[in-house]
Amino acid sequence: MTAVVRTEGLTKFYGDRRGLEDLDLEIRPGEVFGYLGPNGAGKTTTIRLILDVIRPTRGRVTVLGTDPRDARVRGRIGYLPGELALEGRERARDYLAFLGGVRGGVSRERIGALAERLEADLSAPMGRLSKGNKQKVGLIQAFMHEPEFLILDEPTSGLDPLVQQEFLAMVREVRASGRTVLMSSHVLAEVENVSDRVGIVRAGRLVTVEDIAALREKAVRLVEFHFDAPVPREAFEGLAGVRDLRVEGASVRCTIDGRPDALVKAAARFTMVHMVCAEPDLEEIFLTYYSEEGEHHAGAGV
Ligand SMILES: Nc1ncnc2c1ncn2[C@@H]1O[C@H](COP(=O)(O)OP(=O)(O)OP(=O)(O)O)[C@@H](O)[C@H]1O
Repeated sequence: MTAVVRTEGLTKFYGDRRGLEDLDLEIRPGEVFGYLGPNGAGKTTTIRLILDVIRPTRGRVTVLGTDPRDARVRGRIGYLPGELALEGRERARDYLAFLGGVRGGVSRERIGALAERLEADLSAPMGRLSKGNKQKVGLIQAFMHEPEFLILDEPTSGLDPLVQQEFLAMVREVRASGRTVLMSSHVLAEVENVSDRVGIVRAGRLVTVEDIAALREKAVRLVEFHFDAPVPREAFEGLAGVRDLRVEGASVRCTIDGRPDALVKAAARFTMVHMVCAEPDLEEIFLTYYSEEGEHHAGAGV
């Protein structure tokens, strides 16, 4: 199966400033790939290289099996830029109808249906639209021609939570139809519910690529048990994956790193009246990767 994106040693320097270095990445057909990193990590640089907006300093990239310099490949991609320049007096509705025409004819009904889902205002002059409405217009133009591959740079910025949910539903529909999505963000929570795999980039380098399930298994969870009578601390000490153990009378609190199996079996020996298990905090994993990478490259000026 041909990769939707394949990069080998992909590198971009802006003068002597590193944008991206030695990126080896494969995005597979039909997946939603979350691309995560803090501001300045190299996400937009990667996307611009994929779209041939900028050219690599060295390395290679192919998109949908083709060199991105081949202009025909662009028509198969839907793209939401991170910074949208929608200005002037033209109404968003007319702008989208024009783009729809250029892209082989997108009906006004389809544009209207997407606008309704996202609660977008298409009647005002574009220069007067709020940030959120501009973002919605950007999303409509990326989705409307049903491209094979969607590249969305920080797609949820400026959207309120309900509209974000609708947007995520649209992304799931794209995946269900066998198409592919690359979605960048600096907030893990934004992509964790919809991504199949996540790549984490920092300071121009890819730190890791993980299945979302593996990432969750690495997640640190806070667990609390309350029993009907005091329990001995020894029963919970030294268990695999258990950290920050606190035993106070009939209550046990700890964090669990990885599988909770040993802890659950230890707890099952007592009579439990209540338990709490917090959702995995993926923000923490994100930070773990950053600090590991920081240590790894300590002294290397990264
Ligand atoms: N046109 C440019 N000229 C010089 N340096 C640039 C240019 N574009 C990006 N950079 C630098 O390259 C690095 C990567 O930037 P990039 O925009 O790719 O990051 P990002 O992960 O998309 O960040 P953000 O989340 O802030 O958009 C940063 O250090 C940035 O300052």
